[in-house]
Amino acid sequence: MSSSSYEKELAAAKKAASLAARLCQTVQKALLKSDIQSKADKSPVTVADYGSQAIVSLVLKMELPSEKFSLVAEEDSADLQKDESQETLKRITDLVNDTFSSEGTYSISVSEEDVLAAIDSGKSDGGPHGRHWVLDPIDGTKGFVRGDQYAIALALLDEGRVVLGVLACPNLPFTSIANLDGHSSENQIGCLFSAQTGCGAYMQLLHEPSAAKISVCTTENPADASFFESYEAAHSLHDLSSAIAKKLGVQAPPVRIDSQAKYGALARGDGAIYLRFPHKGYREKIWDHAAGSIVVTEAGGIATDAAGNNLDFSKGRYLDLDTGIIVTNKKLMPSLLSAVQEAIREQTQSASHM
Ligand SMILES: Nc1ncnc2c1ncn2[C@@H]1O[C@H](COP(=O)(O)OS(=O)(=O)O)[C@@H](OP(=O)(O)O)[C@H]1O
Ligand SMILES: [Mg+2]
Ligand SMILES: [Mg+2]
Ligand SMILES: [Mg+2]
Repeated sequence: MSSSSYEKELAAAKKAASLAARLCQTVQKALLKSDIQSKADKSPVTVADYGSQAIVSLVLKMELPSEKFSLVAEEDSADLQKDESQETLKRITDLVNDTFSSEGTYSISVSEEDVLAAIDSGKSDGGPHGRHWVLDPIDGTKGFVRGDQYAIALALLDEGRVVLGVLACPNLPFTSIANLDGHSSENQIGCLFSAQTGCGAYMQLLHEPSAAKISVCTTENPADASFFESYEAAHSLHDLSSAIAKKLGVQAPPVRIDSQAKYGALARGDGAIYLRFPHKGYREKIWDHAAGSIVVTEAGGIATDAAGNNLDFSKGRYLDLDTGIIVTNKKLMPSLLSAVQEAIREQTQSASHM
């Protein structure tokens, strides 16, 4: 396979994610309480999650008209079809149309039915055969609602492998967030990360044209490494991460930021480790990791589960993995992996003695 075979798809993905980011930026600026709904599983969803998913789906179809279209995406329109959601659906449709007309590339106007259909074209199950787009229209919805980090995460699977990925992170400072605790006095905010298999990883200012190659931090010394983890304690066991960090000799406190912005920040070397250990029973979805993992691996890093297995995106909408996800550079991975396994063993032993 030629390494440049996804050029057209990557360009389409960057356009789609950037346009979706514009919609999200508009909504975050004027976030109204009524824009946030609870899904059946009690997780939040906003008009921007739906609008972003509709935009990405519409743009990919317009940009790649000759390709068979399959999309595995987080949201569906079931809640929007309810009577009480008429106002919300109208607001989403207006946001989608306003975004298209303000940006100017596409002179189209979509109906409420078009928006519902675009959202529901994300119902594919993915799998090991053919090509499937994988989309998280807003990853880190809780961060988005708080005014913090979030990402529009889009990837392409080909025969079960992630072959390209794009992460739009509208609130991520363009310069390193290391030692800044997530805050920056720098006025350039908003990053677009992109990667194609075999071609490296790149970053550019969101909505600007020129991209530069990025790479992970190559430190071998855990004392110099800092680590990322979920902002939300409900999403990852912070105690386990801190036990692992202590074993490794990591000195710096954890950097907690929302969403796959963690993968982007790691890919450009802001920190060296990302640890993620969901509570028992939680099943990871492919759209929470597909784009982030290729951005990191093309930047020279590795992402595995807690047993050291590569992440397998070919199993459908879920990742089927052992215990958690760990990400770092190639030199640190062996010692990280043993610290992780030792800490997990100790945790299991102490639980069985309780
Ligand atoms: N219980 C539990 N455990 C683990 N992960 C969960 C859990 N619940 C939700 N999620 C998923 O986490 C996604 C948000 O990613 P992060 O955990 O990186 O964000 S955060 O730092 O906690 O805000 C989030 O993605 P979005 O729904 O797209 O925001 C969820 O898919
Ligand atoms: Mg969600
Ligand atoms: Mg997500
Ligand atoms: Mg989401």
